[in-house]
Amino acid sequence: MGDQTFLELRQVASTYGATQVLKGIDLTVEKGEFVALLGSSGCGKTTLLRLLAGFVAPSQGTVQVAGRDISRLPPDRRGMALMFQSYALWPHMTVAQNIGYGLKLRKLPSAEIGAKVEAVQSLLGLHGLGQRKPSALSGGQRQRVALARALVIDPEILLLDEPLSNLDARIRLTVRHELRALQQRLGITAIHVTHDREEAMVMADRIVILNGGQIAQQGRPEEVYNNPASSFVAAFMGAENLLTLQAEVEERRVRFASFPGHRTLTMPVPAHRLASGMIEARFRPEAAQLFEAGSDLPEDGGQVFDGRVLSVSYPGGHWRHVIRLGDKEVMADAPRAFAPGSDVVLRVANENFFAFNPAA
Ligand SMILES: Nc1ncnc2c1ncn2[C@@H]1O[C@H](COP(=O)(O)OP(=O)(O)OP(=O)(O)O)[C@@H](O)[C@H]1O
Repeated sequence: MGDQTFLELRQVASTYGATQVLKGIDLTVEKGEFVALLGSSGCGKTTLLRLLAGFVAPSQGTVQVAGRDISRLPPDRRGMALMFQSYALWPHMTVAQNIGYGLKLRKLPSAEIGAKVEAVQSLLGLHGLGQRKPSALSGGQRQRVALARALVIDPEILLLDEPLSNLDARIRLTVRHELRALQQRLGITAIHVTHDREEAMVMADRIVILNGGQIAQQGRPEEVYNNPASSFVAAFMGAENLLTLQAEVEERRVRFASFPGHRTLTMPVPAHRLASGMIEARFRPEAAQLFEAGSDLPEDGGQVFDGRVLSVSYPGGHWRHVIRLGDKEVMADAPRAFAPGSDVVLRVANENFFAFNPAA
């Protein structure tokens, strides 16, 4: 990063009364980068965004843009635009008036406001809708008006607070791509808050996962997905199947103590630190392979368990099974259905079997 750094947070903390919501956040963002802040409810995502926008002051630490400390600047002098989940369009104003509102507050001449509003309307495919009221628009169009209102002030940084969560699932998929394409075309730096993993994965250059007001991990979507740094991140990235195993960590191998039905008792040590003792092993339903009991398995290693099918359903594209392994239940996907009650063998490749010591 280094020279490219545009936005930089150093040791940023934030408190509401006695509650510390953000704890020592260090984050650098490059110009033109799209960063998604991902985390479960209450982890501090919105607080971090509001702090960047200037609505919340840090209790500690600094925020810099292009090398300048903006920690104490008011919101309207930060070159940032914030777009909310609820679009908060003025119902009594037309589309054009809504879009131009920020420029009017900045006391721009009305001819200039008109030209800028016109330009951003055509950029966002809102041409011809300028005189309508928000109530006469579809959800997707309203969302674009809110985006137009954010972009018309030429922000250097666009802050997005779950802007797509009020849209229905189909429109949301289209708008994701539109928003990403526009952000890339304009070269605008964007920070996007979401709790939707897939949305973060498809839109962002980099994902920052927050947990309890701290950064749990950050990296390109595929890095975080394939190499989660902790059990929390693995679970958050979809590896929700959890087995608790006892293991001895040797120089090159992890040696598992026996777990009912677990046939493979070793795996190579992972790249991250792992200590002997209790291990949380996580894997995704789609990382599991199912075989009929007694069938020959591929000879390429991986973790192999004997299990029994408890139920099967068809969510689309594959069959999803609930499988009993020892005293645990896990989910496993397969291209065909295995009947409830049948004995199966479940295999997970070692690289998809994420092992961690439980968080202290
Ligand atoms: N004005 C406030 N006063 C006191 N506590 C607050 C205030 N705003 C937020 N909090 C608390 O701070 C924590 C973080 O809130 P924040 O809104 O940043 O979370 P979030 O990650 O955006 O969650 P969500 O996904 O549910 O919006 C929560 O525990 C919340 O209850």
